[in-house]
Amino acid sequence: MDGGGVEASTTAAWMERHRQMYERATRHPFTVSIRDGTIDLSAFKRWLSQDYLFVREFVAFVASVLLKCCKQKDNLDMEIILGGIASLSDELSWFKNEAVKWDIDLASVPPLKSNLEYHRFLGSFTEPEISYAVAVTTFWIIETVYQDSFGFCIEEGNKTPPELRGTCQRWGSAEFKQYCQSLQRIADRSLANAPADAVKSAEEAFVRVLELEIGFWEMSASQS
Ligand SMILES: Cc1ncc(CN)c(N)n1
Repeated sequence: MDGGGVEASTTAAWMERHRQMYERATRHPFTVSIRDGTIDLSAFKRWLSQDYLFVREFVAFVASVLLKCCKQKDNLDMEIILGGIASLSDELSWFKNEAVKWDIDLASVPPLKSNLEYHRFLGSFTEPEISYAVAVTTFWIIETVYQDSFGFCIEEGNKTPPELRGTCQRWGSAEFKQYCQSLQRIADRSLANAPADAVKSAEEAFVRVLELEIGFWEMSASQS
């Protein structure tokens, strides 16, 4: 522990402190409608096309997290973050295959407003002033919102349509959950060694991600 006065699981404490917003991001009517089988397939297709564009920006974001990691004295987390980048390569191929299945021409999809807002947020992490602790915590919560949202769609009692199970499995699998838990441990360790102002910035980024994720689901559901 450093000057930040941070305990072992800062991230868990934030999930509790911002529970309402966390629930709004991870139990949004859009993903709940996947789980209960009432999803509007045109909204699903909108989400798929927009998320492909998001992931392309996300690659650059994760690369900026990796760069900050490599500049740490002990870059213990490098392999996990590098593994994350490698799996984003598979993810982009997965989106392209899904687009063919759903008859979507990805090349003609313009990013919608909430997506562009998220791109701007991700782009700000290339600034060298943003610390590794803030960046890796942001990375963790972005992945966790998807893990929790899609994990719920394949939990017991779901009525998720069979053609959407692959999507839910991609982020809802036990393997992806373990990866998110590794990121959470990294975030907590970094926060425990970070100064108080960085811890404060990381919490602000955590809340901002929840807002942006809610906006992304809303955009997918209604094209706003
Ligand atoms: C909007 C959003 N948030 C998170 C993820 C998970 N990488 C994603 N694919 N898209």
